[in-house]
Amino acid sequence: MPPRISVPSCGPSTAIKNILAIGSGRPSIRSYMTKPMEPSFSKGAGDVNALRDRLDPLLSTNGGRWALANEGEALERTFKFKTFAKTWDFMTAVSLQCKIKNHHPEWSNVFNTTFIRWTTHNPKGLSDKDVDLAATCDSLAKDFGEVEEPAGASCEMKGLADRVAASAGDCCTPKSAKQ
Ligand SMILES: C[C@H](O)[C@H](O)[C@H]1CNC2=NC(N)=NC(=O)C2=N1
Repeated sequence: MPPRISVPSCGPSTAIKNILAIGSGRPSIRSYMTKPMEPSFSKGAGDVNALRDRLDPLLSTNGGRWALANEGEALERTFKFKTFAKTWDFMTAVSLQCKIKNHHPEWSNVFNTTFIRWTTHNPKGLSDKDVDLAATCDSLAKDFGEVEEPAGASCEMKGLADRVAASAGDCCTPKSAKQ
């Protein structure tokens, strides 16, 4: 199986940067043939093999719509709908699932596009809740009439979620551990 070129959705791709490195004496051919990112499951994620079986169909490398991010500790994807109202209804439906599962996304919304990142903050990594809620998002997106597949998450949408995640309060360290 030829190694896959990883092309991040934001900024110059690794492949371009390394091709530009040719002639600089740096090992470029081998370095741009990078192996795909592997999931990094959080401690206590249970049966990792079973979780991996539930995760794989969701990944864009297997025909799904989600991409691994943050060194495999997160799943992220963009959703687009016909109107702001449908987008908001979708986010409302997702938020109800968050309440039920007690698990919160890192997400951003501009008009009819919503970027969602699922990652577990404590313990850090990808958990069963992230995988299950990603699958739930796919199902809800169908219910609310998701439109064409946007070409990867835009830098702006990811950046918005990153800035909010960085400035948000600590949602996830149990109170007892904070004392
Ligand atoms: C105490 C409460 O169960 C925890 O804070 C939950 C809440 N929601 C959460 N959401 C996410 N994404 N990660 C967490 O670690 C997490 N922890």
